[in-house]
Amino acid sequence: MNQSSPGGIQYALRVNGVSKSYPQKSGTAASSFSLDDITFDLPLGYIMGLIGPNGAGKSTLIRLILNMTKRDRGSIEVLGMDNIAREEAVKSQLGVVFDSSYFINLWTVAKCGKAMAPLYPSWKQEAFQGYIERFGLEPKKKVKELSRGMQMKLMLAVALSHDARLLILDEPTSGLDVLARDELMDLLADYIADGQHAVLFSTHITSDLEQVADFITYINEGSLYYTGPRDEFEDAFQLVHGAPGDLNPSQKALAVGIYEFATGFDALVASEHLQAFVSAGGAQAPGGQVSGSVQERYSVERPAFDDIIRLTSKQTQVSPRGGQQAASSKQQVSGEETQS
Ligand SMILES: Nc1ncnc2c1ncn2[C@@H]1O[C@H](COP(=O)(O)OP(=O)(O)OP(=O)(O)O)[C@@H](O)[C@H]1O
Repeated sequence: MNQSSPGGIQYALRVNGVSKSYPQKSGTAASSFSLDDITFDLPLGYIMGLIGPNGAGKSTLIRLILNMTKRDRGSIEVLGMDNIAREEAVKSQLGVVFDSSYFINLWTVAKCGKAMAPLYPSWKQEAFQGYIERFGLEPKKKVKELSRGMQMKLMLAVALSHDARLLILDEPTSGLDVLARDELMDLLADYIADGQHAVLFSTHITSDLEQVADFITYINEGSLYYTGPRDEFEDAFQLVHGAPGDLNPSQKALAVGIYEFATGFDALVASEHLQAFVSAGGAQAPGGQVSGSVQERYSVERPAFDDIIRLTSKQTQVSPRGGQQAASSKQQVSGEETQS
């Protein structure tokens, strides 16, 4: 199997120009949805966070990778294999953790292992037993008696026991407390450490990704907003807080997104536009004078992922142009960058 690019990078996952449309269902208020021309690469040895607001298309993308939904256009390769043409081989290399259990409720933990074993040629029963012990899962407990977090751990135990090379997690941490989430993050870090495994991890708990993700893919309303190294995504924007009414049209045009409230505003500004944003504010001060320094007028900080999502959403986005420029950061994970 060829999972290398000409640059010698080994890819766990390559998504190229993938599109999928759901037509509007007749007789319902739901509008149509399109996932449009999504392209990104995930090399082996890395964790990629998949983020975006509700309804952005994250689960649709995951379903397309798992061939649970048929794509309209584009290609998807898992470890160099087309995910449709080589579906069987691809599935044996994939481990999947969903936000809710896919096991039969009346099965015991031990039965889940037994039922999964024949599906995977590389199943290791000792590994499964080791994981259920490590995760505190009682072999005789039924799936329906497990908490949400325990069900997630059971799915993870199965995924790790057949040596899946690519782990796909769709909202795995939604039912977990902070200790269990930290444990999962440690486990994922161990999992990719040998350079032969990779993780695609969709979550709304973006602080988890700030801990472990090497790459971020951000989807907004079905379109790719950013894919690339996490630190470049974090560095691409600045979050400016200011007083109520202290925003002029030039600044609004420069910001990617603005949220105004009774006691002030939050503006998401591309890092390269921060100086222009501040200067535009100064030029508009009463009497033509610059009314105070940056420190006095604004507070500027590095935005959290949640701030970026909040301020690039439909409701707060004021300047798609600014957004696109901010995402000069918008790039593919290219061979040379991931090698270093
Ligand atoms: N089978 C389907 N038929 C029609 N529309 C669908 C189908 N599955 C998903 N959609 C629509 O596609 C859009 C994207 O949904 P998706 O579940 O992929 O988003 P998401 O980013 O995972 O959202 P969330 O964070 O809320 O889980 C939504 O508008 C949803 O209603």
